[in-house]
Amino acid sequence: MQVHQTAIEGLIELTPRIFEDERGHFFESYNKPLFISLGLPMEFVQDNQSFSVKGVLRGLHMQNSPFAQGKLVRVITGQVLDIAVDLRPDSPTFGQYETFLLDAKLGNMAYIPEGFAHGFVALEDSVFSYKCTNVYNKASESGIIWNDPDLNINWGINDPIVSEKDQELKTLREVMSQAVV
Ligand SMILES: Cc1cn([C@H]2C[C@H](O)[C@@H](COP(=O)(O)OP(=O)(O)O[C@H]3O[C@@H](C)C(=O)[C@@H](O)[C@H]3O)O2)c(=O)[nH]c1=O
Repeated sequence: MQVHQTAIEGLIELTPRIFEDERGHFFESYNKPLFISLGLPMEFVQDNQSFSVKGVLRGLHMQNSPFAQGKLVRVITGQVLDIAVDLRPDSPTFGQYETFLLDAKLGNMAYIPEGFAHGFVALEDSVFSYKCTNVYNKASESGIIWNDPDLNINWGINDPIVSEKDQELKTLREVMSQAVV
């Protein structure tokens, strides 16, 4: 497994070794001892899978404490542009984001720690799969609008398909001003 630490502390890309033979291929998609050796959380309690047609954008999502989630994300078929925004209040990279081109053919994954808003856009019809360190809790759901003018994320696509719920998300500025009041 190749491990790439991004410019944002704790945000990591993992690329597995793929073994190919006449039957097809094999790779390890999760290895607990490796996570322990990297100092990453290794206890995942929920696995999720979604399918998105090309052009769908999901995000930017997070859950608030005490239901904050770390996520190990990857694509099973297709390709997505995955985005993680650092919203950890004490982080020197607060408000910065990282982009991952997740591709089923590479099997590459991103580990997104607690305290990040996360989203992706499907560049092809894609099955997205992820492990979470905490369970789903509707009341703890939070998020930031995908086209937040301050974050100014380059999604690489015009007019994505966005759910009504996600279209109603607030900007980071609005969320932060509400938190202060
Ligand atoms: C996320 C989630 C949703 N649901 C339900 C709620 C809803 O009726 C339906 C669809 O939910 P959503 O529209 O929120 O699904 P989706 O937009 O795919 O939400 C996901 O987006 C990506 C970007 C993330 O980072 C994830 O953590 C998660 O928030 O599934 C669960 O039952 N359990 C879950 O863990």
